[in-house]
Amino acid sequence: MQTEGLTKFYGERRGLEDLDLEIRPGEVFGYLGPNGAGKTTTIRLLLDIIRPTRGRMTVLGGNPRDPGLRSRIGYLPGELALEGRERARDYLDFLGAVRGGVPRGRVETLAERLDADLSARMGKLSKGNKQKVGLIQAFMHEPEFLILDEPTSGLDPLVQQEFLAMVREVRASGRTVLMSSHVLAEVEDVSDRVGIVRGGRLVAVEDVAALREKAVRRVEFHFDAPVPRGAFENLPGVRDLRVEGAAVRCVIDGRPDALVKAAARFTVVHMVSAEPDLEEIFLTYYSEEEEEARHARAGVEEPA
Ligand SMILES: Nc1ncnc2c1ncn2[C@@H]1O[C@H](COP(=O)(O)OP(=O)(O)OP(=O)(O)O)[C@@H](O)[C@H]1O
Repeated sequence: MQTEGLTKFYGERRGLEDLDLEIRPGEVFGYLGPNGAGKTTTIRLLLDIIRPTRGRMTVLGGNPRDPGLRSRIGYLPGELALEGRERARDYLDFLGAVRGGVPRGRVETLAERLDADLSARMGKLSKGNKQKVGLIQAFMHEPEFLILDEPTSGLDPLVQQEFLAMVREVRASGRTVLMSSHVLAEVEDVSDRVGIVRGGRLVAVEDVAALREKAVRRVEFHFDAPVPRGAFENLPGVRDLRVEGAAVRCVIDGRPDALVKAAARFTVVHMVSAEPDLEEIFLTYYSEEEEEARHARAGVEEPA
């Protein structure tokens, strides 16, 4: 999937502007941004539910307007409208038939994995069960490209884990996933890359591995005897250093290599490393963007 200058205005209102994005075959791409960032707009454009103001895109190598593409894509909308007296199982059977036949066993297996109740009438499904039915219909025809708008919303933690396992299986079979979220933690474990969108603009695209490397970690070393502060000063990537007797505490930006090598010269009895706080980095992107916007506005207001 590729977009170039993809732009959507709703009248005067910016939905998405100048999106240049490539999602590579076989990757899981996490599409992140706060409410109103433009995630749903992007997804609807890719599915030809809405049409761009300008810009170009290809999906699975083709034009989103090609009706033949639809059956090769699995789509979970952000707001699922599942109504009526029909039972969930009958609805899924119907959709399966429309998509050229889906073995019933596959629907049942997915329902079991997600612990979904398919016997309930659609209009009576709980929010969580609606989301599960939405996921089943997105996965059941084993599409080449899964586009999932906020897939984890309304799922309890165990079901979320199962869903993430399903996403990993899709990747293992060489298929592609785009999933949106406003919480990094929900997508970071399965995503190869994440794109961060805000105010209708793509702010950053990052490898999750690179993001982790950039992440801030708090580290503590405890030694069998007091250590000299000098041994830990001015190490690359180390800040907020505190040396108190036999304990060294600091924050690492990026690789812990230099610190580990410095510590290795003494006898380490205990070590603590807190999980990297990716959410902190994620928020940095947001605030940088705000900062830039403020500067841009200030620039405009400056007298000539
Ligand atoms: N049909 C519409 N008419 C007018 N404005 C719209 C419409 N749909 C979206 N917008 C506006 O476009 C911007 C992007 O919205 P979009 O729904 O794509 O964001 P989102 O990132 O998906 O957010 P959310 O997490 O809330 O769904 C917002 O300012 C929104 O108000």
